[in-house]
Amino acid sequence: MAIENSIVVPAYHEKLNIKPLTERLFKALGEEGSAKTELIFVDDNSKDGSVEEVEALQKKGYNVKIIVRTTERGLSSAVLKGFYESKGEYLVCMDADLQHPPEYVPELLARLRMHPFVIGTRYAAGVEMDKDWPLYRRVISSGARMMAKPLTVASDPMSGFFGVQKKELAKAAEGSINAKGFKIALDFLVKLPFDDALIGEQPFSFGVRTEGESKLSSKVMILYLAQLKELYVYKFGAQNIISLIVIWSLLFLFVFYYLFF
Ligand SMILES: Nc1nc2c(ncn2[C@@H]2O[C@H](COP(=O)(O)OP(=O)(O)O[C@H]3O[C@H](CO)[C@@H](O)[C@H](O)[C@@H]3O)[C@@H](O)[C@H]2O)c(=O)[nH]1
Repeated sequence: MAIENSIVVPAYHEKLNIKPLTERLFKALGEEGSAKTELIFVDDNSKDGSVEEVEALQKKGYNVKIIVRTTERGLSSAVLKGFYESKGEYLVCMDADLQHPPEYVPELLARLRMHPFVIGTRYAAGVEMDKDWPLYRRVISSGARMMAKPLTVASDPMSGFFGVQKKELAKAAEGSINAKGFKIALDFLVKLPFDDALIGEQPFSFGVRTEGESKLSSKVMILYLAQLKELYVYKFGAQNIISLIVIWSLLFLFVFYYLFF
């Protein structure tokens, strides 16, 4: 059966999550879904045995592969690499750490057949919001989300769980997608030429990371601010003084919260 769906997972030092993610994903997809789905890990040369872990899963018959990059690092560029090397028309990005529970993937894929872009959202009725996150992490997340609000109608533009149709990706101008930092979905939301009204949303409850560590760092936060500035200028124009005032006021609030709470 031809591959229709490609699930791309940026992974850095995620050996312990690879097996449970693969098993849970293909179980959730069922026999028919699994036959038309490939799973691609994009790893930045982790020295923790991730490659061997994927090879063991291949031997068990799972359609899973691992792309190892040796000269580049970064979540967003890893996702782009996986998308460009994928076979499917329906592309999904999710974290390795099971915070994006694989059981939501079949529903997201179904929505992706009706929408050019589907964002996994934690801001929907009945969804439990990041209940295990420490306060500082929630503050950073809310501040970052607030700053992106004027850019998109999506309720959770910070989400790393999303799907996009490959034909939409092909419409992006060469080199226009920011491959730095963590927030590639936000770039797609602002720069891919589909109507906001066509964006689909997939509610999901954030899972808990039990293995490995988050790679969020102050460098990632700075890259996010640089990305926001670029997107504001892209969307509203460099002369739009109001957008610059908004972004710098929000930046001030963000730094203030981060430092004092
Ligand atoms: N290849 C590669 N993968 C990376 C890199 N940095 C992080 N990753 C992978 O990207 C995924 C997300 O990284 P985490 O470090 O687990 O992210 P987080 O801090 O928990 O952030 C989460 O919350 C955000 C929402 O606020 C999400 O945007 C983000 O995707 C993630 O879910 C994980 O699978 C991780 O291994 C990198 O440099 N290279």
